[in-house]
Amino acid sequence: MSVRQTRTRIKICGLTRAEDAVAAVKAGADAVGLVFYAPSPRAVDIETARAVIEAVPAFVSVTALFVNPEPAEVQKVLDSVRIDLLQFHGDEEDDFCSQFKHPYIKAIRVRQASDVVASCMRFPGALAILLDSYKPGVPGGTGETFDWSLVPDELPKPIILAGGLTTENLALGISTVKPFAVDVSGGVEASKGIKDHGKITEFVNEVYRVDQQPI
Ligand SMILES: O=C(O)c1ccccc1NCC(=O)[C@H](O)[C@H](O)COP(=O)(O)O
Repeated sequence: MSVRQTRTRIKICGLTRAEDAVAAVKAGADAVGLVFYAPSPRAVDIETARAVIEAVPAFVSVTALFVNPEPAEVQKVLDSVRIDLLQFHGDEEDDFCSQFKHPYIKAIRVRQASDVVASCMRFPGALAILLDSYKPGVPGGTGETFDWSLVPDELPKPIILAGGLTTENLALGISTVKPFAVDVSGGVEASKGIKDHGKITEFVNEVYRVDQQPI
């Protein structure tokens, strides 16, 4: 019997409270995400981010998420708090994302298979490509899945699967896409920006369970 060779990494996104970061770390999350996009109900300012990040120890990555930001906005966050990874979730191009000389992830909202392959080529500087659901007028955090069959098997960049993941659909998502990592926000919440600690633990444990299944 063969099982997955690498553990599926886990990012819990849209944190607004230090206690939710403590719960995510305790459950075993590999990364936490902070949303610096003001229209989001999960948006944080720098002082809130600072309080959340103080609860995140070494070896757990802090991701700062932006949507078509002004460069100065990104630089101010980088200069103010510990950010391990930038995540660009808008229409940014590789040169924009790379200008900060900081590791970054590029999010793509998937409508067709060619979106995925093209994105891996368009963002040579990206550490990974985050595949999210497309919903007109909603840049992210939709709570909806996309058609996972659109994701080709072999891609030149590590893939982070996002968009409507829950403990209930996780096994199918991982077995279909075989991502390097999974990303969840709404699926582990009590309300927008307020995480449900039990749901976080159940989500992480389900990833562990799926990873142990024969492939
Ligand atoms: O989470 C948001 O509110 C958000 C708003 C605008 C751009 C991106 C946003 N989130 C980005 C993420 O990485 C989410 O975790 C991802 O979209 C999945 O969200 P969900 O479908 O709720 O699990």
